[in-house]
Amino acid sequence: ILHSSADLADSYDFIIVGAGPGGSALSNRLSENPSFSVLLIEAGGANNDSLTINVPLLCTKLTPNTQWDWNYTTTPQTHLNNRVLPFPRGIGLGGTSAVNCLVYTRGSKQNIDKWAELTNDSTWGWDSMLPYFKKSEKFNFPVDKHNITNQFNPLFHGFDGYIGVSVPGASRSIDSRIINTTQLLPSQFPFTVDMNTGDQLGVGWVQALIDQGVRSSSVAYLSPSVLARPNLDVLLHTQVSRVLPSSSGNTFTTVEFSNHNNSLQTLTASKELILSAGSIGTPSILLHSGIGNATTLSSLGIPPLLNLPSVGQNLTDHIGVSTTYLVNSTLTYDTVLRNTTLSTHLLHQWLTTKTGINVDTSENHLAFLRLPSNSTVLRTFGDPAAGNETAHFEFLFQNGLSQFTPSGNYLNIPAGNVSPKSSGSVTINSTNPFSSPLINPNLLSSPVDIHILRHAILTSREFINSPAWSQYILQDLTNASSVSELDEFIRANAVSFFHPVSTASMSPYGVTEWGVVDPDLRVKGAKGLRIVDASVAPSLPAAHTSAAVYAIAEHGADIIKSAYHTK
Ligand SMILES: Cc1cc2nc3c(=O)[nH]c(=O)nc-3n(C[C@H](O)[C@H](O)[C@H](O)COP(=O)(O)OP(=O)(O)OC[C@H]3O[C@@H](n4cnc5c(N)ncnc54)[C@H](O)[C@@H]3O)c2cc1C
Repeated sequence: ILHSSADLADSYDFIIVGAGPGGSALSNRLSENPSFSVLLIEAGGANNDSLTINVPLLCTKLTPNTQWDWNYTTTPQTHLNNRVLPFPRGIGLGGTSAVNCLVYTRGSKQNIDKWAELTNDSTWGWDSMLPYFKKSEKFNFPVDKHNITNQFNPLFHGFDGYIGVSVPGASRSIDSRIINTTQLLPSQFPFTVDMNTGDQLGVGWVQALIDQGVRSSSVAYLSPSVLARPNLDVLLHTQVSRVLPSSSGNTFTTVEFSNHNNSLQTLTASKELILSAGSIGTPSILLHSGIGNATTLSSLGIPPLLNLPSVGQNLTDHIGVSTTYLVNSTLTYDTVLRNTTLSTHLLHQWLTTKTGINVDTSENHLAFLRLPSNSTVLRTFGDPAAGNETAHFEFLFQNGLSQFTPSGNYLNIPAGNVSPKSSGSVTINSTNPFSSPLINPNLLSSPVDIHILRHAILTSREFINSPAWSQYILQDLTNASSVSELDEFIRANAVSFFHPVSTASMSPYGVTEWGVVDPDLRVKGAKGLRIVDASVAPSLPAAHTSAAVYAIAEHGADIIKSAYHTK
């Protein structure tokens, strides 16, 4: 790990920008080949030994507006009462995987097959990607050592990859009510053993990015033994401003950066430059470099070098809103947050034995569900999901709120629209590469999306109206029942679910009308420049996105290795 650019080697074969899931996994896999030299550049620091990062249950304290966050906000969201929303992105080793909420979901088979369809390349489809999902994964058994026979399907998991994935290691008092609901209402809320088999629908145990009770971020790919490789350097505190063309024109292997906010320097990769700065960082770097919509760039005063109008466009993100219920129990996280002695004890338990409630993320169960097939919403608007086995919405079942409240105990059910039709953009309005981009996910801009969220809220009420919850729910705190009240509740409270993708999307070879990279992840019209991160996903899976980014990076590493006839 290098802190100063003065310690850099004279040259590297590959320079990778950004140490999130895309960049960390790729740096590891490329440096497996001792004949390749690799430099990974990261804007932030090492994030070492931070309790808030490492303790899974503290994930909600990591953003927004912290030292671990780029602290972006959206532009005013027209369809959300013009609210400006936080739009967290992680900075430092691990990128956003160091600050996310750890849920491990791959989406449906149909979601990933859609990538093959959109790229016209079967290697991006489910059958070919499943081995990459598994290759990245190190499934581990929960710390409380309970029997998990009916909680995951081992056939669909990897056990010797890097990223820790596990099922909950501590029980919660609502667990049995959730499972009971699936037994009482099996046709509406079927239990599913494993949501990561390609068949995602149902209610089941959460799988989370946790290794023996500790957060597993993409830093798992940069373990001490990997960092000890002589052919891998990681330069921290270094923000990339632009990629620069060679004098001959369309070869972009030179990176321009500032180390510790010092004056700009450049370094040229002898083979390739790879952007892994994420769905916001990557298009920002490209736009500032003159790669994007030539007309818009010219009007800003940035000389256009490569006309790729899709750069920064198609930003697709999930939107969600929570419904909260006052409950007749003290066995929720609210009680812990109100009791300093108890919280200190539980943190001490985590520190000393890696057991107790802190070993898990915010929920033990989640659900992926669809609108009924005869729904008028689907008839009116068409089906925005990737297919008939792909969820429209998801629920996370949280046993309490994650922030302190002076009284009461709660059940909180964030509901997300996971197959949104809306999309927006990331653009720039300054020639200063260090200025914040304009992030406009344009949430709810497509009318079908609010119908899905409204249906999700009503469905969550049906869930807790099951006899499994009798005597438990005291009050629904969402004071909205008519369509207009529900819509107003959504517009006033919904937020991004933090899963932006597709801002530098893949499109088929030879297609110039849309897309930024080809199915080999090479920037169209450029030489020596690839992108490996969430921005290249051609569409948004009905899933929390990091699992897909690890799989993209694993596949990308094989593509790059084979381009140099090596493994
Ligand atoms: C609050 C929150 C909760 C989430 N919850 C989940 C979840 O539960 N499960 C899940 O799977 N996903 C979740 N996600 C999403 C997930 O973390 C991302 O999809 C994933 O991390 C994207 O990986 P990436 O490599 O594309 O980008 P990132 O992880 O964002 O990594 C990009 C890296 O590039 C660096 N970088 C950017 N610009 C520059 C530059 N100019 N110079 C140098 N370095 C730069 C950044 O600092 C960062 O380290 C969540 C996200 C957020 C914000």
